[in-house]
Amino acid sequence: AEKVRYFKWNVEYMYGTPDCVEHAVIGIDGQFPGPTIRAHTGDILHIELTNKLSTEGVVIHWHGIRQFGTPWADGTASISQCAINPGETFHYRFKVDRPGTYFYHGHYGMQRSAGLYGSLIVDLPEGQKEPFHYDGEFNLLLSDWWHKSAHDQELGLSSNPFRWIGEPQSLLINGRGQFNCSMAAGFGNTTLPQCKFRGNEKCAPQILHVQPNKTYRLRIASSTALASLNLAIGNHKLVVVEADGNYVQPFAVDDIDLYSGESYSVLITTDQDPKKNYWVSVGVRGRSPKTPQALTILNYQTTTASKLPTSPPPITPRWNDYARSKAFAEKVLALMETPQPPKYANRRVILLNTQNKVNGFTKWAINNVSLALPPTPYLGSLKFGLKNSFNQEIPPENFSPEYDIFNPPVNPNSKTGNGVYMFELDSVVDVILQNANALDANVSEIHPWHLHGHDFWVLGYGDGKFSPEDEKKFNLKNPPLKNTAVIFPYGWTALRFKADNPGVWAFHCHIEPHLHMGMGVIFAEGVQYVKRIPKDALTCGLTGKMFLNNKHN
Ligand SMILES: O=C1O[C@H]([C@@H](O)CO)C(O)=C1O
Repeated sequence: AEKVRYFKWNVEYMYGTPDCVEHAVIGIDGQFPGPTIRAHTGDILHIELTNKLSTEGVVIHWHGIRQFGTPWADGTASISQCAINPGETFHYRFKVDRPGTYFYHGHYGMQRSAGLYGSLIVDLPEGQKEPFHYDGEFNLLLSDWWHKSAHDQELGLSSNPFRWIGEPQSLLINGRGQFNCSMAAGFGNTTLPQCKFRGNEKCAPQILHVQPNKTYRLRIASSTALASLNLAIGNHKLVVVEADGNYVQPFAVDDIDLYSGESYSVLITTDQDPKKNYWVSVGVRGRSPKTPQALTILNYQTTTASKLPTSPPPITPRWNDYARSKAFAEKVLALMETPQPPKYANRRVILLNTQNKVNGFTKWAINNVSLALPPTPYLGSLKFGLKNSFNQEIPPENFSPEYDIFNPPVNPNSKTGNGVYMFELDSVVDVILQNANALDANVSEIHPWHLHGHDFWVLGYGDGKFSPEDEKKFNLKNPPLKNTAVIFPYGWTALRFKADNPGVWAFHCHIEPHLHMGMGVIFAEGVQYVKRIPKDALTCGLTGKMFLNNKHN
């Protein structure tokens, strides 16, 4: 039977000490990170969300949940709904139709960076078993943390001259990090003093207590604003079994890469010396790291939890060893029963990612258009045919074949825009994400792209400029189904998805400052079939005015 799980949440600023330094954080009902939601496949989640931030709007996106039939509950400001005003309440009501490791986070301004996130775990329907065995599980939500407020970060990004947010001060595991001290001070690679926790401090690491000779499932998700991460556990192999809510062909590794917006489940077997403890380490990859590793301890309960491991924490692989990153990404393949992609696509969209200038402001652009979100949510604009609420010009499907992806743009000037890529309902779409050089010479960055409302098959990764010949190398046999996939520096990534979910969906770089700088596009399909959009989702902009006029008619 369909079960409704009901939550009544207040979103508010509060003082916290995420990395032992006091700072304002966005919490939910006094908790940071927000409460973990745990549900069964097929349940309805009903979150009655009240905005207690006194001077700013809020929305929450349920990352990885496809929102079939409820596109207004996707939680994207200006896209699926109006931001919820201070004091107002919005009801998110949607079905979780697939088991997996997910999370939720703010999707307005830089509120993810301010700490608005939490875990969302969906279990199999009652009585069903996973295709792998485990005796216990842990849930690790990873994030990055700045001592500069999200508002200050946003101001810097929107200023001329541009001020970049810089690298995070700390990495957090379940909202806990240590800025002033190190868990591994005795091991040489830090000048910080040893952390001395009694255990009840809000920034003390959450110790993972295990029994010897058991198997544990670690559910790991990254809601970082910026950092690409690598997680390792000393002396223990990680067997990857799930990615972004889909089962994968199990494979064993010493460490996993995790880009913002991704989630993985890994199995570990506690088959090491039970008289010792082991490090769990999380470090930065993909950008020159200036942030210490996040650390916690895997504690065999046959020994005391306060005993430090005997060897140093695992070393995070070199940040720019992209060959290694690609090798990991290419190991992620679908488990046998996963649906295969359609053999052909009806349409191919090629999206060039460039860093640009718009009137002197630093931006990111897709095919030379930097996304500027309109005040009226697209879902309402398209449903009610409000043609003045955004730019009706169809955004470009491609870029000039002469564009040199290996060098800074010859003409860095770009424009803002907010047009929509419209897909025929149920058509098959290929997206080729093409990376390029940024504004500075010899710089091309990692960008993890996240699609709302769908999973996509990752058909392949390639170096350099995509050519139609590369299509022959697409993996149509066992490509993984994911909702987030990375483009490597100077490379391309090919994705395929079925536009089978009526609604309007964001597709964007999951690095929050990059989205803020325009690195995203809007996809829409079958909006005429969307029925009964709650008015509360659209009481702003031109839809708000429309409701007012209708009332007086
Ligand atoms: O968007 C970005 O801006 C900076 C840099 O390119 C300019 O300061 C950076 O590292 C980004 O990822």
